[in-house]
Formats: sequence, structure tokens, C-alpha cells
Amino acid sequence: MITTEAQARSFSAERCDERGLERIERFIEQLRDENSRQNLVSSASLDHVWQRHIADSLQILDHVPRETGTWLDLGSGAGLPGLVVALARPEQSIILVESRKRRIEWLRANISQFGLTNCSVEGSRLENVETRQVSIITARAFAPLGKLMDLSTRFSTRSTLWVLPKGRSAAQELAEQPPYVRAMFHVEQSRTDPEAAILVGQGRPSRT
Ligand SMILES: C[S@@+](CC[C@H](N)C(=O)[O-])C[C@H]1O[C@@H](n2cnc3c(N)ncnc32)[C@H](O)[C@@H]1O
Repeated sequence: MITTEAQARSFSAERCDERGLERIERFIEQLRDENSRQNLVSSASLDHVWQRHIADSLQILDHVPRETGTWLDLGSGAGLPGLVVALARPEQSIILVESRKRRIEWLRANISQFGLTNCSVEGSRLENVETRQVSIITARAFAPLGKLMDLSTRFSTRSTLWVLPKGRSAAQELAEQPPYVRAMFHVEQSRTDPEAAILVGQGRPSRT
């Protein structure tokens, strides 16, 4: 379990491509600055930014194969986890979905500034995003599992991988789902919070 900022930084460095850590350090500086203008993350969480946001985002990579197709991150907000993954691994093709205007501007400014050519923003509600098939779906603090599946099933195929950091409610949210959803997922322990878990699953939810 990661318990210190130093451990979280080192854990994150191990998951970054060349210069990824440098990009993330610059991103953290900008996040602190922007957070004084718009409420991207809780200000208290910035005291533990490596644990709470960076390592927490990058631990997702441990559940994703290196060679993969397009990644869809739902409700990216400040860029967690999607933009952090793109900063760590700029070769990964990733689409960030975010509906709030100032957050969209923040995400686009970072993509432009860091020259992330494989990362883009769908700046609208997920409900209005054109359907496409993706390899990976992530969502941190986006919606309860049932609603999340209802909104995003149309982007999935039988091989789509779902990695959903769910905090303390993971097992309970999964237990409340119908059997065909429960059968897709298992629960993984979070590396950054002893009480949190990540739902990892594969496939396209189907009643039949
Ligand atoms: C609680 S925040 C979490 C942000 C980020 N994933 C994180 O972990 O810090 C949820 C984000 O989802 C966005 N959001 C909520 N509903 C949405 C929708 N239907 N389509 C697109 N974005 C949505 C909100 O604007 C917000 O930025």
C-alpha cells in the first residue's frame, strides 16, 4: 500500500514513459494554480496530490495491456485519470469526455501545451457523444455503476476493458447490479487507499 507522497511519486515514475514524470510535475504546478480559480479538486487533496490523484490515476495502467486501442475516460474533470495517463504515456490514444465549459478549456489547454497529439476532448455530455467502439473505458467519481453502464454500454464491445475506481462503495455497487453485469467484473484493491477498490471488467453488458 502506498502511504507516503514519496512512495506515490516513485510508483508513478515507474509507470511513466520518458519525460512523463517531468510533464506530470508541471501539470501538478498548473493544477495548484488553476485550482485557485476553479474548483477542480478539493484543495485539501492537493497536500497529498501524488497519492490522491497521480498514483491513484496511474494505478489503472496495471490493469490495462500496453498495446491497446482507444481509451475513453468519462467525466474527466481536472483530467483524472485520463489526462494523467496521457501525460505519462503520450502514445496511448485517449478521449476525455467532460461537459463543464471551464473544465473543457482546462483539459484542452493542457493537451495543447504538452503537445499531446493522441489525446482529445469530447466537450459535451456523454449522452451527446457520437457512438464509437473503444478498447478501454475508465471513469473515476463519474456516476453510480448502474447509471454508468446505462450511459456507456454503447461504446463497448465484447473485448472492451472497464477499469472503474469506485472508492469505498465498489463491492456494494457491484452487488446491486443484475447478474449479467456482476459476471463481467471483479474487485481489485486500490494501491492508494486501503478502503477503496477498483472494479475491473471486460465485455459488453447484455441481458442475453
Ligand atoms: C465528481 S467529478 C470527477 C472528476 C474526475 N474524474 C476526478 O476523479 O476527479 C465528475 C465529472 O464528470 C462530469 N460529468 C458529469 N456528468 C457528465 C456527463 N453526463 N457527461 C460528461 N461529463 C459529465 C462533471 O462535469 C465532472 O467534471
